[in-house]
This record gives sequence, structure tokens and C-alpha cells, in this order.
Amino acid sequence: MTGRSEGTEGTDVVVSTRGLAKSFGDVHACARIDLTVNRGEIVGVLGPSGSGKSTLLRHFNGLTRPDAGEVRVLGVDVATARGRRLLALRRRVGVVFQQFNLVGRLTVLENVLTGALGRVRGPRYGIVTWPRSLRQEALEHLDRVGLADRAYQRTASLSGGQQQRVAIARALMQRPELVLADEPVASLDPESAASVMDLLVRVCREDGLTVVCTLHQVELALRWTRRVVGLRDGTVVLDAPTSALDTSRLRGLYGTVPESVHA
Ligand SMILES: Nc1ncnc2c1ncn2[C@@H]1O[C@H](COP(=O)(O)OP(=O)(O)OP(=O)(O)O)[C@@H](O)[C@H]1O
Repeated sequence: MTGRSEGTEGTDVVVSTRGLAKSFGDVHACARIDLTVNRGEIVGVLGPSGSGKSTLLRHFNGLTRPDAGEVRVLGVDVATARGRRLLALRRRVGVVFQQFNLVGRLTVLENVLTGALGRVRGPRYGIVTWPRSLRQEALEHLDRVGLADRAYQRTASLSGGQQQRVAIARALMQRPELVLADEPVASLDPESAASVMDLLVRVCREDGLTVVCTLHQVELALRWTRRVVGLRDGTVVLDAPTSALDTSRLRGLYGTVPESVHA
């Protein structure tokens, strides 16, 4: 058994929560959430602002710890994992953020290479200090996201949509099994948002990766996810295959009367 497959043999479950609860003062950001995500699923998490989407996602790589309940990701008990065990899990989980979280003054290629920091010893200063094989791999990921010709450009000079593509290439460079995307297109114009969602879902499908993606736009969820989990006040009020949903049903999530639907 390798480190990569630790605890995941014989199971297709990638994320599992049981009774996950997390409060901030009087706010129940997650209120006893039971959720299972299987390998290869592309799940959209929707809900009004403050419904707990980001908090839920942050439990999946140990950025937030639950007050109560279980969180298992890729076979690791994230609620209790610390130190090297947590670091090892985080290397298997790629993250794409709304604000890209790239280093603007570095080249595009260097930003992608940072996705492989878990595979090298010590810090790297400059492209030539990275092993040639990793540079080649990073260039291949840039090619996949359509930015091979920008490899040596300063990252800050790219558009928002291009920077999110770089962030996706960096996540792929981690060779992840699970990709967490927290509002990945919320900062982009509608055209860039559609093209980044298309790219994210396409490359993850090609690689058989599991994706959990928080979204605000109902239309994006309908078009690119296979399953929608709807949150309201920290509770799952909808969990259904996207094919069983339509715009009005999803908009119900944002209405005043909670709609409880479990397909
Ligand atoms: N670190 C924190 N400290 C205090 N309160 C927090 C913290 N993180 C989240 N919260 C609160 O928990 C609730 C859920 O927040 P969360 O960010 O998970 O919601 P969200 O659905 O992702 O919202 P948005 O769509 O606006 O990003 C909110 O009321 C938020 O203010």
C-alpha cells in the first residue's frame, strides 16, 4: 500500500461526513451535516450567502475542524489528523480559490510548479532550480489549460480567467485525487466564468478526479455539475442529481421557505 492510497482501498467514498457541526459563536455554520461524495463525482454546493458552503469545504482539507461529528476524506480522519498526516492528505487535495491565490510577481510556470512542492525537498528559487522532469510536467499542464505560450510571463499580467487557469494547472500539478473549488468563477465575467468551469470540469473528468465546487450561479451548477447539494443555515436541504433539477427548483434554495428535497 502506498501513501497515496492510504485508507482508500476497496472503497469509492472520497468524502464522508457524519453529524458534522461547526459554530462560530451563535452562528451554526454547519449543523449536523451528513454527506457522502464518491470517487469521480462532480458536486456543486449551492446556497445563499452565509449558508455554510465555504465552511463545509474547509473541513475537507482540515483548514477548519468540526466541533462535533466525523469528517473522513480519502480515508483520513480529518477531524483528528495533525502534522505529517494532515500534510500528506493536503497533498492529495487540490484547491482552487475565488481569488486564485497565485504569486503575481512570479512567472506562470513557477506558480504551476509550486503545486509540486510536496514532491521536492527544500525551497526553490527560480525555474532552473526545479528538476527538468517537473518543469516538463508543468508545461504539459499549462498546455492542457491553453496557456503554454504564457509560461514565462509574469502571472500578474494575465487576465482573471487566465489566472484561474494557472491555478487549475497548479492544482493538477499536485496530482490530486480530490479537487475543492471555492467559488472558482465568482470573480470572473460571465464568458470567462463559463470557459473556466468548462475547463475545470473537463480536465477533472479526463483524470477521473472528484470535484466539490461551491457556486453562486444556479445556471453554472445546472450546466457543469452532476449532483447538487443545497445548503441553508448550515443544513443540507437539497441533495439530488443535477439531471433531476431545473432553474426554478434551484432558485427555491434562495427563497424564503426552505425546500427539503432528497432524491
Ligand atoms: N472564521 C469565522 N469566524 C466567524 N464566523 C464565521 C467564520 N467563518 C464563517 N463564519 C460564519 O459562518 C457562516 C457561514 O459562512 P460561510 O462562509 O461558510 O458561508 P458561505 O455559504 O460560504 O457564504 P458566501 O456564499 O457568502 O461565501 C456565516 O454566518 C459566516 O459569517
